[in-house]
Amino acid sequence: MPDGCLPPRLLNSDPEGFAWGVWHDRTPRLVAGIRDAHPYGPEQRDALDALLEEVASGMMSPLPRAAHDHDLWAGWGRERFGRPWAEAPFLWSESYFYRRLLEAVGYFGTGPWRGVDPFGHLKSAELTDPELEADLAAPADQEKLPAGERGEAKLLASLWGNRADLGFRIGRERNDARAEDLVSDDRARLWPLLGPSARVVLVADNAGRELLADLVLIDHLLEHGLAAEVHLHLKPQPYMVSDATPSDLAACVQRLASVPGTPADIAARLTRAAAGTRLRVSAHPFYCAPQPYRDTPADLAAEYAASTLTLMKGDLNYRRLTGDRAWPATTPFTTAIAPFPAPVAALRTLKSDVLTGVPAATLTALDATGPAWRTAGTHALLQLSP
Ligand SMILES: O=P(O)(O)OC[C@@]1(O)O[C@H](CO)[C@@H](O)[C@@H]1O
Repeated sequence: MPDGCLPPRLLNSDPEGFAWGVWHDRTPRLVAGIRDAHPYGPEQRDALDALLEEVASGMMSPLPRAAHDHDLWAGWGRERFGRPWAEAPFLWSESYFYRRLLEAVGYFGTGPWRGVDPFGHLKSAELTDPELEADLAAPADQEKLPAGERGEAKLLASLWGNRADLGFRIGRERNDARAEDLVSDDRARLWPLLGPSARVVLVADNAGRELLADLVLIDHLLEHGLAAEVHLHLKPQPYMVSDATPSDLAACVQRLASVPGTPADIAARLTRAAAGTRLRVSAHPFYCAPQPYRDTPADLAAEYAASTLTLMKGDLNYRRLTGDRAWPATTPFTTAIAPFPAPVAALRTLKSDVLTGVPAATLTALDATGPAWRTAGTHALLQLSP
């Protein structure tokens, strides 16, 4: 679909929109939490305060001249800098906020906070949370299922693992009691794509719980003749609170390895696979860029094109696939996403406004329950294109 025919981008300025709560509620809480959790000096504290103030009521300013990626963002932000945050598209400005947050805490600087993940305390708390024991026990339970059901159980665990998102939990209670509903489900078309020579890309979303379930799924694909190789794509730097970086992958594999039995066996197999060519890990800079997949750089597009299937995890990847635009929710997923060079499946719990590919009858029934189902993470989808 040509650019001019696309529906409007979702903006920060809509008081009814999901973005409104992100900027007015979640972001101040997030920044306060980061401030409280670190012994930062006045420089980092002042910078965090200034960022929050700028976001709340000010004009968007560029990165400092000395930033390694100043020029890159200056190009991307040409139409945005000097204008209010409130007027910006949600997708673009949220990405830039996380880049600015790293700047404020000196993540790329030369001081003591260089390379220190500002969300690290949240991620490590999740890996040591006693509640994680149930997730660590799941792989052994899944192995007890009939052979034909194991893959399905692991795929669903990976999909629902997306609900366990630390950024999403800020300001909310976890609520596991709600019924789990798939509003759009292409699972039956997904499995036939896989086989002993398949090359699968899994574009990860969150560290901790979600990544743990993703790793169990990857191990299953490699061990059961469903993929010859899996390429695991991670974020190159801390992003959107809990998004998985290579350090988070290392921590997750170590956590698996610390539980004797099935989890430790999975960790050992994945470590062996990564030492060879069957599991390849990468972290392309585009994964922290503010653009939709419509603007995928050629090298990454070539990787997708060479794959049998790309599994895109999570809400943010869904927003980037669909351009974070106001699509009527019945728009077919394939129509809404940018032309993708090979089969792609979105595995997402619904945590923001954009939505496509939902049958009209499902929409009517769910809308009658109120608007929360669209953004509360209680519902999910698995959509495959083409
Ligand atoms: O991509 P994820 O982890 O599934 O979800 C990230 C998220 O919860 O955070 C952002 C709002 O701050 C939105 O992209 C989305 O709702």
